[in-house]
Amino acid sequence: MQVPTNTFKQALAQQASMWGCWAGFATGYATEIVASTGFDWLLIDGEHAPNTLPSILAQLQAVAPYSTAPVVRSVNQDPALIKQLLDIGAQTLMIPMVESGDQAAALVRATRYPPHGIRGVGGGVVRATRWDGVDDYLNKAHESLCLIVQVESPKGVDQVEAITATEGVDAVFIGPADLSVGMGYPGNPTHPNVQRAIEKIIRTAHDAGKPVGILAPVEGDARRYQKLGCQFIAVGIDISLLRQGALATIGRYKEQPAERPSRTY
Ligand SMILES: O=C(O)C(=O)C[C@H](O)[C@@H](O)CO
Repeated sequence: MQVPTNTFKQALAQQASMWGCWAGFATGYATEIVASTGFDWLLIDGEHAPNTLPSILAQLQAVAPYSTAPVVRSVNQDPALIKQLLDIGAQTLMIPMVESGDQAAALVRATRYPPHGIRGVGGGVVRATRWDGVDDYLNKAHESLCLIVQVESPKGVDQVEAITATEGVDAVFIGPADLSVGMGYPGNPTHPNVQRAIEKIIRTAHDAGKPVGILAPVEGDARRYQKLGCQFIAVGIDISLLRQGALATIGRYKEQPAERPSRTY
């Protein structure tokens, strides 16, 4: 068998616009529901959702029959964790808080076998190789892997040229919540200074030929970022969708104090 096609990477290369959903419930059951609804991609959040390696694996297995492409976000930049995520079959990784070209290069190495990197060989023990059923996985794996680095801090914005120029970085994802907090505007990603930083990231990534994604659950923000050239935008968060739906439903029957609208996600 061949290495499974990474449809997310393929769509990026075709410059297709992709709408995504954050999956934060950390269960295969909930993430499968998201995958069944038509989003082009979904983010299995290993950074902030209560995920473990087995729960991420269960979600990858649950969404495999659907056309929604899974992206897995790691909690940190540890190459040992990256190895495990790749071994369970994650093909597209999002890595938080990348702040230098050196960090970006180290992440690329973590995804590559020697001599191009430091990834250890899982061989027949791991799902990535379909337990050794994939032909020539060791030489072909990198073709199907997609590395997304998050730029979401003032330092990352300063270093965005070096980060986006790094060979092997496939795409950049902007974290507006962390960026706005880091810049001193907590809960206000639409502050003009934050927006200027976001535009700088988009421009610089495009100059380097790298596609850009962003989280934008507010529709007006998502449409604006699309016009600015963002190619993959997470326009929903499953947890928020449930909560908003629940509030709206109970609100039709009981009077409750209105909640302050939030952009902090
Ligand atoms: O900084 C951001 O924005 C992100 O990276 C997303 C957040 O981690 C999170 O708030 C998504 O719910």
